[in-house]
Amino acid sequence: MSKDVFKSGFVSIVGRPNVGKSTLLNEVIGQKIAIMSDKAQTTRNKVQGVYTTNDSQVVFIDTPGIHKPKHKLGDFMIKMAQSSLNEVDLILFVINAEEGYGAGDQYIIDRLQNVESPVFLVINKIDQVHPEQLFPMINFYKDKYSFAEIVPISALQGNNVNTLLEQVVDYLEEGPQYYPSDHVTDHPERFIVAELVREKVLHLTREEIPHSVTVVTEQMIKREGSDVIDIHVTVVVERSSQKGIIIGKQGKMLKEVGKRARQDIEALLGSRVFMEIWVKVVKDWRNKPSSLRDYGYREDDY
Ligand SMILES: Nc1nc2c(ncn2[C@@H]2O[C@H](COP(=O)(O)OP(=O)(O)OP(=O)(O)O)[C@@H](O)[C@H]2O)c(=O)[nH]1
Repeated sequence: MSKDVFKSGFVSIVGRPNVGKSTLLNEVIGQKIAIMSDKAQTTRNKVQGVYTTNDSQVVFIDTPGIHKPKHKLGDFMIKMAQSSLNEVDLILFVINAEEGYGAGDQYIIDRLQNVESPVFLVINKIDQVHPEQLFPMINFYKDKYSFAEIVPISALQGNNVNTLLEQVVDYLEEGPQYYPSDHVTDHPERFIVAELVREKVLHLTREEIPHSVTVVTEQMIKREGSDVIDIHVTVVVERSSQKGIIIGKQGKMLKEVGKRARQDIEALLGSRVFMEIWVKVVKDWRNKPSSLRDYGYREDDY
């Protein structure tokens, strides 16, 4: 394959508690998101981590609903979990090589039955078992579901994790780099900041603009030695004519958006804010449901 093809996609890691999902994610993304491991699964399709190389970007997103809930799951939630699974490009179903097949695994396999995206079975903690134990396990799982790939790894020791990543990228299609290379995860404030900017754009524009706009907070960094927070936001539109409208004559419209958003954001964060807003044209961003959601389009949230 030619090296100039950039591949990207959205991947969900599912599995019973304690199988090593967070360890795997941390191993893939690096130390920077270690604090994410104790976060509650409250947000739908939250970005857990972004893995970027020169020719690919894998966005790991959280898919609540697939993890067996403690309360009774209503039809609606099941449907939602199902649809969010269909919106990712690939699913990693992680199991613990040390543990036998359980009700939790069955629950997840049931949820995967109508999923069209490829599903990898990731057998984790292979450092704890004899290689010979793997073959019967693989055969057992092969009968349970038609996995696209079965990859044994040790997330803790990093064994075979690179191979897993290579295989993931193999399955992804050509696509854009959704996030800047230094973006490894989301903080809730990032979403709110983006929403505030989007709100101002909606207030100040008309007609076809509102539905064609999405906003991404690229960077939020506290300036060293001062109380200023530097924020870099990108407003994404579908066509260059829309870009022109949002920038306005001599940048007037964008200035106004920035001014109004900054006031709200300063109140939200309790800090002074220095904000840079860029406008970018991404053709067809609305056609990919997963990118849609990650760009902050919330109409279908539940
Ligand atoms: N020996 C061994 N232990 C591992 C491996 N991967 C994870 N662990 C350990 O398994 C435990 C659970 O790992 P987590 O990454 O927190 O598991 P999780 O699936 O994210 O758990 P939940 O957040 O509860 O869903 C931790 O003590 C890890 O150190 C591995 O490859 N080998």
